[in-house]
Amino acid sequence: MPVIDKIKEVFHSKKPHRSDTAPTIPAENEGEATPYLPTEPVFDDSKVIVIFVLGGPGAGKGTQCERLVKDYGFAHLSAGDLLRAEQDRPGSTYGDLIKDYIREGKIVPMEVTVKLLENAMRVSLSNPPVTSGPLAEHWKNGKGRFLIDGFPRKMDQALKFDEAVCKSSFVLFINTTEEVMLVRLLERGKTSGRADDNKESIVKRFRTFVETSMPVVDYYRAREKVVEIDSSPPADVVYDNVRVAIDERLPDSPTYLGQSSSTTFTTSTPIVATTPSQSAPAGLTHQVELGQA
Ligand SMILES: Nc1ncnc2c1ncn2[C@@H]1O[C@H](COP(=O)(O)OP(=O)(O)OP(=O)(O)O)[C@@H](O)[C@H]1O
Ligand SMILES: O=c1ccn([C@@H]2O[C@H](COP(=O)(O)O)[C@@H](O)[C@H]2O)c(=O)[nH]1
Repeated sequence: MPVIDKIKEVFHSKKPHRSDTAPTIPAENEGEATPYLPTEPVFDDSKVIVIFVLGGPGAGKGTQCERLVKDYGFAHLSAGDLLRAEQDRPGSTYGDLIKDYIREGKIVPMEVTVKLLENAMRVSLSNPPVTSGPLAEHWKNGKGRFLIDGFPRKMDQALKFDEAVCKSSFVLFINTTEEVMLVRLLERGKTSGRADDNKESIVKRFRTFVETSMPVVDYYRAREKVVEIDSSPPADVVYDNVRVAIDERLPDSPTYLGQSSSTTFTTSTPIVATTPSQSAPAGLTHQVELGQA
C-alpha cells in the first residue's frame, strides 16, 4: 500500500488514547511511526501567538519573515523548509513522498506537515530563540511567538492546525502578481538549488496556489483575520507596511520601542485570542519520527 494511504488509513481509523506515556499508533512496519494529531490544541493560545504568513510562491514571505524575526523575536517556521529537511533526513519514512509532492507543486498530506510544525514549535518553546534583551520577555513562562510561513496551504491543514496544535491569531497575506513572482523565482532558481524553482514546477505551484491555497486566504478573510500587504515594491518598502500591520495586531506592541523607528504605532484591535485554552497534557507530548531535533 502506498505510504500515504497507510498514513490516512491509520490516522482516520484508529482513535489513539491519551495517557502519561506518549501514545503510539501501530505501524505496519516496525520502527515506522505515523503522525498522530490530537483533537485539542497542544499549545495554549493565551501564551503562544501564531501568525500564518501566506502568499504565492516567491511573493516574498521568507524575506519579510527574516526581518520580523530580528525586530520582534519571532521564531520563524517555514513549512517548506521543514518538509525539505524531513525529505533529506536519512531514514525518513516520508522522504520520497515529500520529494514527489514538492516537485509537482502539490500539497503534502497535512498529517505530515502539521506534525512537523508541532514538533518544531515544541523545540522552540523549550529552547527559546531569544534569551536576552527585551524580546526575551516574549519567550518566558511558557510564552512564545511564531511566524508560520507558507502554511496552511489547504483547508484541511488550516482546520487541523487550529484544532490540534494552536489557534492562530491572524494571517499576514504577502501578495503580488504571478508575473512578479515568476521573475523572482527564476532569479532565485539560479542559486537556490531548489528542485521546484524551475519554470515547469513554478507553473504547477501557481496553479496549486490559486486552486487550493487561495480558499484558505478567503476563509480567514471572511473571518476578518487577514492583513494583506502588497509585496510588489522593494523589500524595504514592503517591510515598513508589514511592521505597521503587525504593530496594530500584536497585543503588546510596539515590541521594539527603544530601537530607532519613525513608524507611528497603534495598539488597536488586537485579534489575538485571549481566552485561555487547555495547556498541553503530558500525554500529548508525543513525538513521532518526523523532524526530531
Ligand atoms: N520585495 C521584493 N522585491 C524584490 N525581490 C524580492 C522581494 N521580496 C523578495 N524578493 C526576492 O524574491 C525571491 C523570493 O522571495 P522569498 O524567498 O522571500 O519568497 P517566498 O514567498 O518565501 O517564496 P517560496 O514560497 O517559494 O518559498 C528571493 O530571491 C528574494 O530575495
Ligand atoms: O504546508 C505546506 C507547505 C509547503 N508544501 C510543499 O512545499 C513546497 C515548497 O514550499 P515553499 O513554501 O515554497 O518553500 C510547496 O510547493 C509544496 O509542495 C506543502 O506541501 N505543504
